[in-house]
Amino acid sequence: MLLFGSPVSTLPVRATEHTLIAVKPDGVQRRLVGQIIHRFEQRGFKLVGLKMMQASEDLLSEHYREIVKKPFYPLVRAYMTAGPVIVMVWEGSNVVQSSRKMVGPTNGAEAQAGTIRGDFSFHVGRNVVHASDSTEGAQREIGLWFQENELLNWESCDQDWTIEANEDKQ
Ligand SMILES: Nc1ncnc2c1ncn2[C@@H]1O[C@@H]2COP(=O)(O)O[C@H]2[C@H]1O
Repeated sequence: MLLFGSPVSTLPVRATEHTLIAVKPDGVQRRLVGQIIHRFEQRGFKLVGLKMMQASEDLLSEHYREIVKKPFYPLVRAYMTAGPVIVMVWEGSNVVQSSRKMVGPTNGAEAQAGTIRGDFSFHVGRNVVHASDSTEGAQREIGLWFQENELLNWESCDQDWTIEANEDKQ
């Protein structure tokens, strides 16, 4: 059955944007990994990279280069090295901004119910998840956490049902 009447005859043009999402050590310890992945999957974004790792202090000081001199940074470093993290790269149209909205503001106490932080956290120092804040930031962070050969370019069978083929013509 063809839901939209006629088949797509040309190769669809798809916007490819990527973002880095990390489940922080508290999210791993609290067994929230599955629920967090589920939210990005059900939104329709495509997972192109995923691994569990123990973050090193060097990697973190690069990742957090904007806050490395802040007085609270030693707490961030201790938190982020206290256990394994899950790092992921998600692909999709506008995925950076959409993910930030799904994650919610830094401080879970200010996050709306329905966001990841609003549902799973209430303290700024245990905010469960990281999401890149810009497309440039995402590129930089993906380069820090992943090797090129750890990211897979694959065709998902639901692509025609999550993104309109000719979105560039609108
Ligand atoms: N007072 C604070 N202000 C901002 N960030 C903080 C503070 N204390 C801890 N953090 C952490 O620093 C992190 C910076 O990146 P995130 O936005 O992912 O999440 C932030 C918090 O986990």
